[in-house]
Amino acid sequence: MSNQRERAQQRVEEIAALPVYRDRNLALLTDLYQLTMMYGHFKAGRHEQRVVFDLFYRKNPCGNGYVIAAGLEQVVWYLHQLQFSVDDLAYLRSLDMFSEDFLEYLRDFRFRGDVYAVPEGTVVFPNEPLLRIEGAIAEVQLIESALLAFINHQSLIATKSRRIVEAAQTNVKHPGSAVIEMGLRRAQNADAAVFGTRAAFIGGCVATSNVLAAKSYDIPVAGTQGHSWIQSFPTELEAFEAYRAAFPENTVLLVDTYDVLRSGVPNAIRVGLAMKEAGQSLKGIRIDSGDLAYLSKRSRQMLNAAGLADVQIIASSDLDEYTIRDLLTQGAEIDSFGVGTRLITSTDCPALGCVYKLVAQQFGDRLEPRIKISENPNKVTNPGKKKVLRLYVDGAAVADLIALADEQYDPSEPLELFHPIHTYKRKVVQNYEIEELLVPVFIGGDLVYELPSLRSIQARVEHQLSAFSSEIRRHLNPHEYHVDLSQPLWDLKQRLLHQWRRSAQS
Ligand SMILES: Nc1ncnc2c1ncn2[C@@H]1O[C@H](COP(=O)(O)OP(=O)(O)OP(=O)(O)O)[C@@H](O)[C@H]1O
Ligand SMILES: O=P(O)(O)OC[C@H]1O[C@H](OP(=O)(O)OP(=O)(O)O)[C@H](O)[C@@H]1O
Ligand SMILES: O=C(O)c1cccnc1
Repeated sequence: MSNQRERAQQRVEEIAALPVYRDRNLALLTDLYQLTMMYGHFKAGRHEQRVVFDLFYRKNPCGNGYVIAAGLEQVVWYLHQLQFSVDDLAYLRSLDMFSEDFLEYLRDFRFRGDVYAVPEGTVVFPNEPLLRIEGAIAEVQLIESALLAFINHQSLIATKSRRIVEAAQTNVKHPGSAVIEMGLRRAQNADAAVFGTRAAFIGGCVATSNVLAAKSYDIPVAGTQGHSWIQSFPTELEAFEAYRAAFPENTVLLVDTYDVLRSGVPNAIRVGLAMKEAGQSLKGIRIDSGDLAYLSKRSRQMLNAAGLADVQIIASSDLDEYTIRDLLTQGAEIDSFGVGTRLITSTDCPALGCVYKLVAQQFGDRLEPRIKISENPNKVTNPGKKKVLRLYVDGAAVADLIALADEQYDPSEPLELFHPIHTYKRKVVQNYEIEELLVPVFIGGDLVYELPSLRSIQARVEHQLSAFSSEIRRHLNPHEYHVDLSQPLWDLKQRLLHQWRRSAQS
């Protein structure tokens, strides 16, 4: 085994030991029709036929101009461990749908295909393959549903998180304004909370209240206190003092249980001054309801007037990128934001629509392109085994090119790009650099990709985004980034469309 494969293997074993993965078997996390299709292929003796599938989405979510790819770690873990247990096979037998020879085949089932994928944290666009999977049709078909679930969920939350974090970054009064993820209680259950927190960190959140996610992924953990803490003491002041006594180094006080300006902030000031006298410092207050702009401004004035200008103000209360921007345009005095529900569930855009399509199939020793035709021209697939090239000029991303896998480009030669629908729209790029977005992850079922740390994925997002113009990055009506088809791919697509038209007419 090469060093790289060894390191990749060691790393996936580390990941597999995390509480979110340990002792889990997800072989049956599939739609029944994947199993019935597998069975049909098996019975027809064609289950080993080699095919290529692409996983891609067609429309950016949340009105954004791009998606941040996430979820590959979960894909790698899943393919690495994929195996039917004795129990799984007994269940499938009990359905009375499958023959014993097929169940026997499932008993020895392992993923033996090739996977190429964009690394997590990559900025991606509609129609670009985020994963390309090649292997025996039965294997590649079984894994569709789980792969889509992992990539759709985490890419969506990473993208939503990025929007929220960028809204917070427009804070001119408090540059460096951070977002803390607090969504566990509102997530669509435990996996969505942990993997959602992971994705939120990829998008740029700085910390989380979710302890399991923090431990699993080495994310800074943070928190204040709930209203129940305050309510459980005879008075708000006693609650604040008790919290300070327990956490003198990290005292953040929740000030909205009774009345922010008449009770919460005055009591926090009492505690803050006492701490100052004792050589300690009150770290912050949290406002969780009411008019956050008005209350934060008034609180800031009161704290400053008391000589507590260093005490930070944290706001929470059903926040998202829109409310955060609006609060900041109202001059809110907020240092950081706690965001739960609308981040972890991506409330206003709750699903990303990645699909998984057959693009090539082996006949004899020839890999033949396959196309899916649709009434809707946007839904006609790009056929063939492909790669995605990002073209940079002077460090700026100028276009992506979806090309056939065996095409070669010489960046010292000018390259003419054209719009895949409005083909008269053309531009020539010169002196460009190429980044090939799809990297090998599994080859013949062997893991060859060393999973990166979450922090390096978060850093990749920053680095990737810095290559895109503000027009593409903006949140409202962003420019459409150029994603073009290479001439050979475009020609192939047209040829297949014409072939289909001729055969449909005859
Ligand atoms: N100044 C502001 N401008 C715009 N939106 C605001 C402002 N202040 C708060 N909001 C938002 O308005 C909504 C307020 O919701 P709502 O009135 O239901 O609850 P609340 O004030 O938090 O009270 P409670 O939590 O007790 O129900 C939240 O989404 C909050 O983020
Ligand atoms: O508003 P979100 O963006 O979803 O952020 C998380 C919310 O969860 C908590 O409220 P909750 O009323 O559940 O509990 P609490 O009594 O501890 O505030 C917290 O105070 C936030 O308001
Ligand atoms: O620590 C907090 O302030 C917190 C944690 C979870 C949900 N809401 C708030």
